[in-house]
Amino acid sequence: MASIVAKPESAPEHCPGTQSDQAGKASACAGCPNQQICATGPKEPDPGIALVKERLGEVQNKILVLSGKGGVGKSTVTALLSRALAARDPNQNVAVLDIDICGPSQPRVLGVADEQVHQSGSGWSPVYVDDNLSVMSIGFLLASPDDAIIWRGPKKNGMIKQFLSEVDWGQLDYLLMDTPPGTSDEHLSAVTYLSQANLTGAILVTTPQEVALLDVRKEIDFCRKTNIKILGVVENMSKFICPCCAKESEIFPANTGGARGMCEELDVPFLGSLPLDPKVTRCCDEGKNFIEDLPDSPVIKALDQIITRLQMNCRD
Ligand SMILES: Nc1ncnc2c1ncn2[C@@H]1O[C@H](COP(=O)(O)OP(=O)(O)OP(=O)(O)O)[C@@H](O)[C@H]1O
Repeated sequence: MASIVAKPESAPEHCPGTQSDQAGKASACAGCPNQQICATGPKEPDPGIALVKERLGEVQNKILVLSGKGGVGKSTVTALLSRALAARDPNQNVAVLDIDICGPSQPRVLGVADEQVHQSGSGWSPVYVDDNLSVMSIGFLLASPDDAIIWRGPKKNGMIKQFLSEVDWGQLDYLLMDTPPGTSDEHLSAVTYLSQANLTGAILVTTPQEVALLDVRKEIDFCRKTNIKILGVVENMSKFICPCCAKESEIFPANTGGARGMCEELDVPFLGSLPLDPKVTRCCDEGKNFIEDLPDSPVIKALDQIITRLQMNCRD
């Protein structure tokens, strides 16, 4: 795993990280008050990395859900996958960790927005959506859902370290981590703290139009640079299926072959496409269980194939 580390609060914009070989030596370090300390100080690994490894020891599959663009449905896909994985096998334990610090949406989508997390001797207890589905999110720690979180990188880094090292998940088959769009502080923190925890890989979510595909290419590059296995790409909202007449329309025409074409070109697994179903949007807004409420939705049917491929790629 590439060495990517957190930045101190006073770091310049392009700080290479306090434990990088370039610490204190890169051109971005010129004028930084920590330059001398970084250039000469010992490079001890963050003790949080070992804590995360220990805490996640009983989590079999640790999966990051990434997207290049915002609004492509990454949180929805994370929630759909977690519900579907949990529904597939009641003996399988699934959890969602929402590390979208500034825009947490899992508490609402999973229908537990009014719950609170509790602290016990063994750490934070996640909120249970079902017997075998739990979730942890900064959304549970806010006094009001309207509160804005305006944090710089180091504070987000600290929160992610806490989430990864202090939540008492128990034994889990799948931990899906919902991230913000792009490759920002949250991603770097997560990759750093998971560097010894045997991260299974990443699922990339995109929509078919070219602007979204351009950004997902950057996510692929991010995964390759940080040695994260790409479990596959999900193309979301690929088609609109009319709830009245079931006619299919392409609302985001895939001029260059869509996500499937991109996956073939870049030799990345394609997990499948999910159509846009307005009933799913409503279910998510209301925090309902779409698997139970919408068994005939084309989204739920497409999800089944995606999960089968995902489980196969997790095992490979
Ligand atoms: N397949 C789908 N069918 C219907 N609605 C969908 C589908 N996928 C996503 N949506 C809707 O699209 C909107 C955006 O989805 P979502 O919040 O999951 O995007 P996101 O990529 O996580 O956004 P952000 O970048 O802000 O975190 C939501 O209203 C969601 O309900």
